[in-house]
Amino acid sequence: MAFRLCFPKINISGAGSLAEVPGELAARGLKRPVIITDETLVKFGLVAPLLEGLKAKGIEAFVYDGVVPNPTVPIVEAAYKVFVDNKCDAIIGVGGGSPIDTAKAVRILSANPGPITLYEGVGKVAKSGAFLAAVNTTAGTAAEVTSNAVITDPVAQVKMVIIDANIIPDISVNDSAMMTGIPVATTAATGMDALTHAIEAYVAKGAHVLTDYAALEAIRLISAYLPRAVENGQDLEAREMMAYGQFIAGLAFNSAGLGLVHAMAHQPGAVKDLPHGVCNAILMPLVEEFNRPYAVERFARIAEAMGVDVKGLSTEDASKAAIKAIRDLSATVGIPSGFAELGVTEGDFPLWVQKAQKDPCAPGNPVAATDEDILELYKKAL
Ligand SMILES: NC(=O)c1ccc[n+]([C@@H]2O[C@H](COP(=O)([O-])OP(=O)(O)OC[C@H]3O[C@@H](n4cnc5c(N)ncnc54)[C@H](O)[C@@H]3O)[C@@H](O)[C@H]2O)c1
Ligand SMILES: CCCCCCO
Ligand SMILES: [Fe+2]
Ligand SMILES: [Zn+2]
Repeated sequence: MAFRLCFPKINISGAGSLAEVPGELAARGLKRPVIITDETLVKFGLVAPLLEGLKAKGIEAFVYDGVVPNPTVPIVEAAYKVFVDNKCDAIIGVGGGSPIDTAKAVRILSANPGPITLYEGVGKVAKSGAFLAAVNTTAGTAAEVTSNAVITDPVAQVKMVIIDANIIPDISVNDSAMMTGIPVATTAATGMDALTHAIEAYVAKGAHVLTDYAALEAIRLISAYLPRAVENGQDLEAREMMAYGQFIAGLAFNSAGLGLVHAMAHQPGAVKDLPHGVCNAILMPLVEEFNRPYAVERFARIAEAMGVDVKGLSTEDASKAAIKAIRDLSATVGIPSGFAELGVTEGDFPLWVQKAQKDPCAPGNPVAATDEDILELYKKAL
């Protein structure tokens, strides 16, 4: 069966990469970009250098900084209004997955009729739309390289997943110097999201030799450097390696797909507005223990990539050591151990089970889960 490996044409990374963006727009004759970001990024002074660089090239930029975590349909509409009202000709997303997904959604609307809810699901975006540069500042969702955008529909109370190669950014930027100020809890949550992407991609039904190497290397980098980045946010090497780890995890999952961790994690993200990476991290050890018997050899390799000494261990024991390594890493970086302390109750679960079964990430799981399986997993995650 044919395998599609999709990612941006140009990917710029390394400390100071942000300075490359104005030249990329000038080279294309683009004059009026909208910058889609959030107030924290502006407050941290992370957008100002971009504005100065664009101005020096005679480019007038317009800023929408109203994005919040788990962005919603109304936020997409407000950002799109800035694009239209100012006759913009390009889009620059600056931030984590939330501003970048909002920027992708605005790009969809720049060339396809609204509302954005029309594009939930796979392959519904006919035209790619305005030029999009994605400047990523967390490590991370890898939204800067993927075909996906996750937008919450507050009416249906679901995180819509839009999947289409037409929304892959034209340029991705990973400037680790922009990441030193990420708060500890966000560093931990986004790092565990990246680990989830790598592990889910490595055991997914869609796993492929063209993505396995990326998934394993991402697991190795994130396992080695996330504790350092959480310990000391100013550790530039750790920030840089985390940026690379999350990036290559994105290359893997964008083509290999994800699984039940994401399908289940999207529900508390949508309904309780919980951080995406926290939801993934709480569910990951439980779901991967559910998956482990169906991918024993792969979990043994995951254990090795996470730094477990598997010498002398049977493949079965090494695979079990992977689950323990995931749990230990989550605890080390301070992720809450369960949903109960985050305001989730058993009453939430029946609806979440139904929505998780319909989530586009679910079919990628190495083994199909029944409604009862999912309910049990949610209960264990309390
Ligand atoms: N498109 C995809 O492929 C994909 C994949 C996974 C998750 N997502 C989505 O991405 C969203 C989560 O994105 P995220 O985890 O990157 O977090 P985020 O973009 O929601 O940001 C979280 C918080 O960190 C702050 N922040 C971000 N960068 C910072 C920096 N450099 N310094 C200081 N503060 C900073 C933000 O202001 C915000 O308050 C969710 O909606 C999730 O569903 C998308
Ligand atoms: C199958 C890709 C879906 C990506 C959503 C990540 O939260
Ligand atoms: Fe996700
Ligand atoms: Zn994710």
